[in-house]
Amino acid sequence: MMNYSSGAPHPDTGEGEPPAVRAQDLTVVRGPRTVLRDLDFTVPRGQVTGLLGPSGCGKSTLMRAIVGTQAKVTGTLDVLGLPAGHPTLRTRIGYVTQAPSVYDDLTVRQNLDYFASILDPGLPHARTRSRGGTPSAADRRRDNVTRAIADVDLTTHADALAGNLSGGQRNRVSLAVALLGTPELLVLDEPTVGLDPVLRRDLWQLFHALAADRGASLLISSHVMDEAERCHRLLLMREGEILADDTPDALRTGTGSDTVEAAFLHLVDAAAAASRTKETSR
Ligand SMILES: Nc1ncnc2c1ncn2[C@@H]1O[C@H](COP(=O)(O)OP(=O)(O)OP(=O)(O)O)[C@@H](O)[C@H]1O
Repeated sequence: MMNYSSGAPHPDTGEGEPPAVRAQDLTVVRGPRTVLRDLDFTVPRGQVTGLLGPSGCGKSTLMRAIVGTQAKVTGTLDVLGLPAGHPTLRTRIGYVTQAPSVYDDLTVRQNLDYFASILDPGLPHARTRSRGGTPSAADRRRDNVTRAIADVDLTTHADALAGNLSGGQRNRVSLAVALLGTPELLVLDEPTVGLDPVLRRDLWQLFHALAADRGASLLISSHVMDEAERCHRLLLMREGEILADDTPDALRTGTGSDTVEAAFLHLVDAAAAASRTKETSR
């Protein structure tokens, strides 16, 4: 299958800090199937990269490999310059799965407090702000929790039980947990599924603000092609392979398409034609 590129320089091909993610010959086997095959790509720092492709193409598997929770991964997969799964990456990556991982019998704030205390346990006796103005662990945690709840627009629901929230609100509690440690890389698996258009717009604004203001790198999966238009860069996947790794503009221009969706379909057809030609020439 072709791996489309406009030939425009990739933002991470220069010198300096390593990209957020770099994969070479990345292959993942699940059960009897090779789910990802020989992937080569990079995810740049400080940008929003969309991981787009139809259901079942391997997006979640790729994300699991990046955060280090996927077995049977071969090839090279470096994250923030370290091998995926390296213990020091745990606090540097925020990961939100498709299934919200929150405790239903705790309030939003209690959920966040719980995860904050795991991330930043501090010292048991350091409960008050020190005289020098350096925040104690408890102050830091409270500030981080309040900020993360505000980031996902749940301040008015901070004291509601998570079990009483809607599906979209519970997703946002999971996202708030991922934002607690101000991670350098955020890996978000379909974070906008089930959200209304206003919330979807607000979340995309938050994603861009995280990249622009905090320098975070974001890898966001979706199978909704209009979300592709909101990304700085795109990885377009199909059947376990990367069809394209480029900017939305370059994809549209390079394929003579008006939308990323049309560009994707163009690339799918081109790949199918190339594989038919290969078959008949055997
Ligand atoms: N535990 C498993 N064992 C074997 N195969 C699996 C397992 N989980 C997923 N797969 C297969 O791996 C492939 C990729 O699945 P994955 O969940 O990564 O796709 P996806 O693109 O994230 O799909 P969706 O958008 O529907 O979430 C699918 O064909 C799926 O059937």
